[in-house]
Amino acid sequence: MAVYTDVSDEALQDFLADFAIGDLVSFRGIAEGVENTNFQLRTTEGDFILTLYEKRVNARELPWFLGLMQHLAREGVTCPQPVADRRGETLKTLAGRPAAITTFLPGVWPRTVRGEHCRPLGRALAQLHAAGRSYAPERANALGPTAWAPLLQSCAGGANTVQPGLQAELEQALARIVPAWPGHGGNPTLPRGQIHADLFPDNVFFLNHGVSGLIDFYFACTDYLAYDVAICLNAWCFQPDGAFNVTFARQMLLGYEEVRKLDEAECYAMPVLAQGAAMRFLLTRLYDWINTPADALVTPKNPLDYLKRLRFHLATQTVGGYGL
Ligand SMILES: Nc1ncnc2c1ncn2[C@@H]1O[C@H](COP(=O)(O)OP(=O)(O)O)[C@@H](O)[C@H]1O
Ligand SMILES: N[C@@H](CCOP(=O)(O)O)C(=O)O
Repeated sequence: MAVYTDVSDEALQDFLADFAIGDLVSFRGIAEGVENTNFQLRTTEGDFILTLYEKRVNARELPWFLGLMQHLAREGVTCPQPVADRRGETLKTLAGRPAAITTFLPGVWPRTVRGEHCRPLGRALAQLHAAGRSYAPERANALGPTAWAPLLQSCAGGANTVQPGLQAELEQALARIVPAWPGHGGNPTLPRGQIHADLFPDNVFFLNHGVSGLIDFYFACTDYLAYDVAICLNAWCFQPDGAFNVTFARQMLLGYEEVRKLDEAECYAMPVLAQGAAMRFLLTRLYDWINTPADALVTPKNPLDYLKRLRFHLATQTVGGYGL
């Protein structure tokens, strides 16, 4: 459950008085997600999401995220839209945290990923990339390759308690991944644009066998488009027993290529991008696993799921290993 910040009835009533969205009917904390505090808000006008932004979101960057969501919606990507208060402001403060109300999206995210989800997912990812092309402001990826060594260092006291030898294994993997990263040293760079950077199953809603909307843009940034594909290979294409499902991967890549072809350099780089993506999620999960207080109202995600994925990608030589 991710409710880091409590909101009193009184504070909520004061906050909602600024908005013209009807009278409050119900209000409940959402037991999913690990990053921000989310509440589902029902008023006489309909359903909304109230988000209080927590540790990994820099308040100064919120206008970039909200602006991206507005831009993507104008370009035809269904995603939550910030709701403005009576003065036209979308970014506010509640219970001492930056906060915003956004529209509620219908649909459900797949608790169990099936092959039939993967092609529409790939298409939706490429559509997002196409729609983001005309959003000019850039945001550097705060969790890109230069962040990984310091993040691992910050876990140094705890990594080996999660699994003996983990610290050294990750240091060795980093020493291989970072020098091979596109754009590093003399390595060729790749097409860049606005990426979601966290398009996990719980951030993709489906209705009637198609993608009905995308949520949770608070890791979005300007980075290699193919890195977003690599994140999805990690998040969607491994089975609960840890095995890679090449059919899921192929479907996802084929769906992506229906909208945007991966070029030769992107295909060549896919294994290292997938290694980096596994490393990035392993490290934030490891950090949270070590640093989340036992009484926190959040269920940290298991970092070791991503160790298995990292090992798989380190053993993968070409994009053919992903079914393309
Ligand atoms: N706009 C939305 N419409 C409907 N449900 C949403 C919306 N935003 C969030 N949710 C619900 O809240 C959950 C957590 O949201 P998420 O943005 O993933 O949290 P976090 O910021 O912690 O990653 C989602 O899995 C979904 O069930
Ligand atoms: N997707 C990340 C964690 C952040 O995602 P959330 O949307 O579940 O809050 C992971 O799986 O490590």
